[in-house]
Amino acid sequence: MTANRKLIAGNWKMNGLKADGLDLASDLAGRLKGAGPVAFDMLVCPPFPLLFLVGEAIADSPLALGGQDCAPKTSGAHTGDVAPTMLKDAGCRFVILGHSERRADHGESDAVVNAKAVAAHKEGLVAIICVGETEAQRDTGQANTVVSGQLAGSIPAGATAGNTVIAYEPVWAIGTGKTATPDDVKAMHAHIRAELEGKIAESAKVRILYGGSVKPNNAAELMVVENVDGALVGGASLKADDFWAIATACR
Ligand SMILES: O=C(CO)COP(=O)(O)O
Repeated sequence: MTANRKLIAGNWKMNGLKADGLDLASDLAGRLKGAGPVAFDMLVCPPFPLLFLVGEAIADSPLALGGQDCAPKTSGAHTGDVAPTMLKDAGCRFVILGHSERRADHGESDAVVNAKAVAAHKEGLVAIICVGETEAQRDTGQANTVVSGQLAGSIPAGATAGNTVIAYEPVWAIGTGKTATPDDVKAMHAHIRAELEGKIAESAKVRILYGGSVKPNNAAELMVVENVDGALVGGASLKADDFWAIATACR
């Protein structure tokens, strides 16, 4: 099987004001432009208020822009929501959906994530659909079943290798400094790959990212694991040096 091109995605979460957000994105865009051919695609997902500014700052670089969520509708009376059309307008090509923090903080179900992915696809956005088990679920041997259920419920009809990316983010590894071992990651990514077969055409080409305490010191060992097609990075994506070190660990 030919390896998929890696995607290194930075999820800034609820971090970053105008000045530091612009500095971070411009710094990364500059490094990417100056680097020549690289073995990865790079993406930053800033908070909504920074999207237009960051989008303008990186417009002439290969650095891609994404949102951290979107509404399942195109427009209308939905106070506080942001439509996929608006993300597109700001220069986004990607949107993260169903992050465990959204599932926990906002009660997002698989059905909601599915509807959001449909809306995102309609606008031509690539949906990065997040799945992952809690520590209790892993400890009781339910990790595979939980992830299978999330995939079955969250991936919409019409998903393709071109418009959908899966991010496996074990909840217990997010922001905790605990990382899944390469063996755990290998097993879960193989499980996800098998689950995608039959659900998505050309399933081998769907990029499956790992997320959860990815840092410069563990990126190299994680990025060589079979079926790991990149990383979804939280904390370490807020420092240009760290995020760049993670990306350049890809071969
Ligand atoms: O949730 C994550 C990315 O979406 C991972 O966050 P950390 O890299 O901070 O663990």
